[in-house]
Amino acid sequence: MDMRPDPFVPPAPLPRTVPPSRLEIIRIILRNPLELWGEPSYTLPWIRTNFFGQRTLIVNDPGLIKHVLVDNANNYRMSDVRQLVLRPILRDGLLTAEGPVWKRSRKAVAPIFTPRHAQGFAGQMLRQSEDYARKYEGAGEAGAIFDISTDMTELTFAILADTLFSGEIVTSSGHFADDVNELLHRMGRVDPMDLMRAPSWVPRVTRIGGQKVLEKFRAIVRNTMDMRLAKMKADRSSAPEDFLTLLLEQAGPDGLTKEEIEDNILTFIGAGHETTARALAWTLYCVSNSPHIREGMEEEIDAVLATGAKPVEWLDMMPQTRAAFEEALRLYPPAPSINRAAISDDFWTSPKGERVELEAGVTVLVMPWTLHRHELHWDRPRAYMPERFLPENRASIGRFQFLPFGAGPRVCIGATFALQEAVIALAVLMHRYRFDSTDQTNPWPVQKLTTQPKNGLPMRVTPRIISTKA
Ligand code: HEM
Repeated sequence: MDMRPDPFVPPAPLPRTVPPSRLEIIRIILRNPLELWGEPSYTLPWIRTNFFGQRTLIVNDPGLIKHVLVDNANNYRMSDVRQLVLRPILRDGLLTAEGPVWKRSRKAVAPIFTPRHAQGFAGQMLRQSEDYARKYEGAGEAGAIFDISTDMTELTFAILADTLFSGEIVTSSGHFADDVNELLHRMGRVDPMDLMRAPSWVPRVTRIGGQKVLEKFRAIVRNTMDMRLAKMKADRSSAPEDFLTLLLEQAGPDGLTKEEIEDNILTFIGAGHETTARALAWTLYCVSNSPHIREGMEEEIDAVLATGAKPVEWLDMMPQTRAAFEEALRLYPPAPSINRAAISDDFWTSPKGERVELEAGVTVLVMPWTLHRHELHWDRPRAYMPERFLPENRASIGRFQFLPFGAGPRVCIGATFALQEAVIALAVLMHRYRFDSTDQTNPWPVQKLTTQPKNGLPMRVTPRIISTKA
């Protein structure tokens, strides 16, 4: 008999049983697109639909996903809605660049994200996590309530700012984190005009004022780049070995232009901290409701830390901690949809011989949100069960049914960085503290730029008494 306690089933919208009207669809998209999807999206391999006059294919079949994202990736470009929102901010950064510019940039940026460099950042990840954890010391023995959602964003931002600029930022306000927040929340929204596919010169009321914030922000980045370039010119060895130095070294005809370096810095800021922060916060929340999992992680973390292993080794040495994070990535993928549009007519044939047409212009929605909760792929899809991701079970998860970082040529370039960062942050935090849900902890997943908890994540943080068995 299985004696394990029932797994925790964290909050999420139930699949819709009745399709919403057009007006309701607009309302839902503005409020929370995660609430849009009906039962077929969680049970069928693909669905053909029409979305505001736009032919759309919702794809949850791993073979068809592989076809679109990998095997015939050249025939698919980024979908319009995402580009309308993000391109004005990130321009030719890696996330929003297309065609030959993307190809050249990806080649230039790839060396910065090799495992060697990501591992080189482990020290900063540890230092920033330890510094941040001090915040909870002040709460005393009885602990106190903190909004873990905001805290994780602050922590991952501190890590990013350290690995990106080593703290050498030129900002007149002295509050770079506030500048970033303002930019992301003012600019990074889908406006009804985007859904109607209005041309880009039609003003978006939800983003008015954003342009000014963006200009201010870009000026900070430019000044920071100039300061570093001057330092590198005076004495290369005096410049820190961070993303900024590594990016500036990619300047040149086969590499990046100065504008593209600026665009990529904005891209790393936009793509590189809130995503990880969300998943960290959801992990702490799910774990706090799964006592046996938390105990297993605490034992694992304490044991590894007791060996004195370097932080760069922790990811491999902490399979339970990694699994807890990956299971949170499954249930609350920070990037809940990866959308493409077909450039020319294409088709795919399933192993059973069904032919799926992918005609030029069709929007293809690959949605980690529905894919990761799909009845065809997962046992108890809505339950938080990190054991799925333990090394001994991992082989049963297909490559194209779990896509928190996407797949194919445009797979997330920061995936290794994010996983290492997450395990180091969780280890530091959970070694010292316990994070508990309270009566006030009622998160509801909402899709904004990332999958974030509406109502925040107020949790009680108390110091742990660590038993020293050794
Ligand atoms: C848990 C954390 C993260 C998640 C869930 C995530 C998710 C994703 C996804 C799904 C994509 C593919 C989008 C598509 O194909 O349309 C992507 C691309 C990208 N990510 Fe991440 N990401 C994370 C962390 C990071 C970090 C830490 C960085 C940088 C420091 C980063 C930088 C990028 C960039 C530059 C791209 C564009 C790659 C390209 O198109 O060539 N991400 N990310």
